Amino acid sequence: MKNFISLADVSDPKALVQEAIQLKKNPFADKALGKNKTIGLLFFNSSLRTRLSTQKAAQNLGMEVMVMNVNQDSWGLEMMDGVVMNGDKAEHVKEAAAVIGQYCDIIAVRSFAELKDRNADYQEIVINKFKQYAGVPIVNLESATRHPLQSLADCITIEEYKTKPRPKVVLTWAPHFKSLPQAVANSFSEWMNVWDVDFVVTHPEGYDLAPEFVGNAQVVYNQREAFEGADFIYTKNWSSYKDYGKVLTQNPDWMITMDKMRLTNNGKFMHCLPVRRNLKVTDEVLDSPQSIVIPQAGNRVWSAQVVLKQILSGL
Ligand SMILES: CCC[C@H](NC(=O)CCC(=O)O)C(=O)O
Ligand SMILES: NC(=O)OP(=O)(O)O
Repeated sequence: MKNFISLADVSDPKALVQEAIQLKKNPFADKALGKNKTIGLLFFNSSLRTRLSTQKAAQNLGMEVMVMNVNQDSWGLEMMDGVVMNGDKAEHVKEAAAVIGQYCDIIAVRSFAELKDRNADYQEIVINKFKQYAGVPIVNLESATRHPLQSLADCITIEEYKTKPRPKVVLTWAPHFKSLPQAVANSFSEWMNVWDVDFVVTHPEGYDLAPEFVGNAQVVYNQREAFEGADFIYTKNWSSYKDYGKVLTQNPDWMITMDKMRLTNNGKFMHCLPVRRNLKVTDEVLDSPQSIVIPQAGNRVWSAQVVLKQILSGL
C-alpha cells in the first residue's frame, strides 16, 4: 500500500480487516517496523479519535509522531496554483507539503469539506495537493468526501459483532442544526457496497448522497421501514449534496429512539462520534447494551495500525 486516501488504495479490503483483527491480539508485534520512522499528523479541523488513535497506532509500530494544527500553528496555506499571494496566506502548499515530506516518512491529513463549492470539495484539492507535492505516502484522516480510516474501523466492528453471514446494515440520516460534510456517509457507503451485507440508506428527500457513493444501496425515505429487521443501525448527519451544503430539515422525527431500535433485529447502534445526545440519538439508546459506539471508536487504533503497517512495509 502506497497511500491510504480511499478504498481504491486497498487491494483486498476483507483481508485488511482480518489482519486488523489479528493485530488486536498482539498489538506490539511490529514494534521494530516503524523504528526511526516519523509520521506527521496535520489537522485543518478538530479531532479527538483520529488524533489520538493514529498517534497510538504509530507508537504501537515504534514510530515517532509529530502533530500540527495547521490553521492555528502554521502559516495559512494557499492551495491554488498560479495565484498572486498577496492575501492572508503566507505559504503555498507546494512548499509546505514538500518541506513536511523532508521531515516525515508518512503524512496524514485531515481537511474537511468547506461545503460552499461542490466541485471544489469533490475534486479533493487539499489531500491531492499533498499527494502531489509531499513526496511521501499520504493517509486520509477525513478529507472533503471520505473518511476511510473510520470506514475500515466500522467494517472491523461489523465483522466482530455480526451474528449472521450477511447482516442488514442501515445508514440513517439524523438531524443536526449545523451543515456537516457527506464524507463519513460517503465513505461508509463506499465500503458497505463491497461488503457482504444487505445495505440500506435512509434519509429525508433531498439528502441523497452522490451516486458514485450510494452505489447499489437500497434508498428508503421511510426511516421506520428501513429499520425493520436491521442488524446494524449506523447513524450520521450530513448536509444536502444536491442543494450543496444546505440544511434542508432539522425534523426531530429522524432522531434515533428506543422505539425505533425495537423495530430492528436487536440491532447494534453505531456512530463515528462525536455525537450530539438527544439531538441525533436519545440517551436511552446511546446508554443501552445495543450501543457499540465505544468499541467502534476503539477499533480506530487497529484501523490506523494495519494501514500504517502496510505502508511502512512498502517503504
Ligand atoms: C468524524 C466526524 C467529523 C465531522 N463531525 C462534525 O463536524 C460534528 C460537529 C458538531 O457536531 O458540531 C463530520 O460530520 O464529518
Ligand atoms: N470519528 C472521528 O473521526 O472522530 P474525531 O473527529 O474526534 O477524530
